[in-house]
Amino acid sequence: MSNSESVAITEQPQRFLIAASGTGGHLFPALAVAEVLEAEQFQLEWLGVSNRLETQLVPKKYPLRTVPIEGLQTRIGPKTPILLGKLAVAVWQTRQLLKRGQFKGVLTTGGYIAAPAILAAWSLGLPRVIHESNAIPGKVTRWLSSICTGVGLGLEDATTYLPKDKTVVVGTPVRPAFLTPCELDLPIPPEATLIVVAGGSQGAVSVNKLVRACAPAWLETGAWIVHLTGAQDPDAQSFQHPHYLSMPFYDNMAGLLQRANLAISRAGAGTLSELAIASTPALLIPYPYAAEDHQAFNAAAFVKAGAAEMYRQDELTEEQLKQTVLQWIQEPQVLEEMAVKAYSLAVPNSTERFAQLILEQIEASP
Ligand SMILES: CC(=O)N[C@H]1[C@@H](OP(=O)(O)OP(=O)(O)OC[C@H]2O[C@@H](n3ccc(=O)[nH]c3=O)[C@H](O)[C@@H]2O)O[C@H](CO)[C@@H](O)[C@@H]1O
Repeated sequence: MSNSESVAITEQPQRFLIAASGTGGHLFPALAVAEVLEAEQFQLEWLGVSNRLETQLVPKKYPLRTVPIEGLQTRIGPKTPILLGKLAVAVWQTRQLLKRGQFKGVLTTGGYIAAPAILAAWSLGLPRVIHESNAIPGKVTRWLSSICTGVGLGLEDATTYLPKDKTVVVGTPVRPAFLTPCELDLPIPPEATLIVVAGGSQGAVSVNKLVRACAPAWLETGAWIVHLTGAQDPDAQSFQHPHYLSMPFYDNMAGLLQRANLAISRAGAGTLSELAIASTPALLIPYPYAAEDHQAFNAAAFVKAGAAEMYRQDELTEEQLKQTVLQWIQEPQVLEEMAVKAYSLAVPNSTERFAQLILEQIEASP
């Protein structure tokens, strides 16, 4: 073999497919790991669905391929044949993509996009790694973990539901900005108590309504509020105050949570891992319709550590929310103690640990 031939072979790009779709909770951990894989010289492509959040977050960084897949129902019903047909098409398309691109493997963060990704990689004998960030794994994770070559978990609790020989608890990767001190580009005075309200990547209309009702009493104390309302709240602009900043979505979550004295939040796994690393105490209101109530189980770890209080949405009254927060504003040392406990749950090297798991699977592959 001539020198030029051997150079051509070693310079073949190592391709890798990331299948993550739908919500910030699925996309941001995958984007964090993508940066490490890129630094390892992998050429990345993304598998998603059209009209979901990935179409806004991914194409500026990686080529996005989409497949026509939607939620898989557990109960057999009239829609089942259509859903299975769509799954079959998505598996076939993903398989063609993987074969043509000579990919080294697949990573997914769960949800329904995980099904075609795992099944296609399995059918081709490629390494396939899943990350599950919730305390109770989603349906697809539970169904397909046994045919994955590696399973990374955000929380220890999830091990109960998954094949023990494959699971490794790595924590949930966060965006790199969370790992260094970040400036906040909002005009909040340094001495003011800052309350951040976050309802996950899509916002939480019910929480928004409660918060707006309590906001005047909190603002009266001199506190500031940054309220991330999501894009679906028709009343998002109904409350105005110079110290109340309302936005549908904000990118600099690292700066915001590092500065916040308290977060009022849903209990999505992504946000919880960020609250931990940013050392932010929280009042958690789990999304009541989350599959198998998984947000309440996510929140339980925070409550157990003393980093948060959890309230059920249907039981939490406006008065109770108002008074709980007012009491914390008046006793900042309680929030400071909770902040320390929040950091005790942080896994700062989660991205590296999960990337390592993926690289090991690739190396072990024939
Ligand atoms: C309604 C629902 O079922 N949500 C699920 C969804 O996450 P969902 O995206 O709803 O919630 P997560 O808390 O996991 O993630 C939200 C992400 O969006 C970011 N963000 C949010 C608002 C904003 O203005 N800017 C911003 O960057 C947060 O910092 C975080 O990184 O997947 C998670 C991971 O499987 C689950 O735990 C959640 O239960």
